[in-house]
Amino acid sequence: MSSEAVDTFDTRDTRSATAARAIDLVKTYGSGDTTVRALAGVSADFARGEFTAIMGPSGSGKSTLMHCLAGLDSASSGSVLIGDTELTGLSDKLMTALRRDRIGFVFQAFNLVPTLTALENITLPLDIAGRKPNAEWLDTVLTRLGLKDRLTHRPGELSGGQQQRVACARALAGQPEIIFGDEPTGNLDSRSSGEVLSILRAAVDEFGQTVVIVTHDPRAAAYADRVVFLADGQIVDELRSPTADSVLDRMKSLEKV
Ligand SMILES: Nc1ncnc2c1ncn2[C@@H]1O[C@H](COP(=O)(O)OP(=O)(O)OP(=O)(O)O)[C@@H](O)[C@H]1O
Repeated sequence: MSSEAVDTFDTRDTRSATAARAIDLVKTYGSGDTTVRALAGVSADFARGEFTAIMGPSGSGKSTLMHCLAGLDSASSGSVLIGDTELTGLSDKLMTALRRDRIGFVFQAFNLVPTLTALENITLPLDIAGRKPNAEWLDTVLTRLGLKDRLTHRPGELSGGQQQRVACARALAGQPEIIFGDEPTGNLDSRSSGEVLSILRAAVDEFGQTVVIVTHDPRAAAYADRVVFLADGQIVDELRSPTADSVLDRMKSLEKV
């Protein structure tokens, strides 16, 4: 393989109906008496063009699962596939290219570059990849997220909610196959939350992208097609076509177990 081939990732694979798949994922932290089993054998499929919310009590392994799925952390055993690409064993360069070209991230710590403007932050991943954003889609994202009059501001000049929306726009701009959000509305008021969730919904409905988010909020989960419930590092339940009430009921019944 030529060195050029090693750092490109043009196998954007849309054949598989599954956008992401976890197979018997185990993740332990520490060793001996202090071992924590964050994931205790999680297997789950995330269908292409579907919006999934992951819920569960604090410490149940939600963020760990999300980080393993997104290639930001490696599992102790088991495997993760993005499309048909198995992440285990990918070289660092290929993993970087896969994250850059095929995955979007919206995490609570926004990871914006402080010296760049909002717009520069939003287009940074595309600029690095040498790609141009779809102008119409970018305009839609910026308008729906209410960012058009904030584009020349630097992150330090934006509120927490505005920074979160910039991070969301950055994840959406390149229309990646799959978008992972770890509490993407965690710091937002209800109006901004609604804007972020609606645009994630639109990414699925209008562009066939796949969205997976972690949330504690039943109202946020109600935007999803499916809710997966984790407890003690295992998937314990699943709900299709959720409403805020049905999610709340299911959470209450899980707490009683
Ligand atoms: N780097 C780490 N080192 C040691 N233990 C960790 C580490 N990261 C997570 N854990 C432990 O793994 C378990 C699962 O953590 P995780 O953050 O995935 O849970 P979570 O469901 O996302 O929780 P929350 O809702 O509170 O964010 C917890 O017991 C946590 O303390």
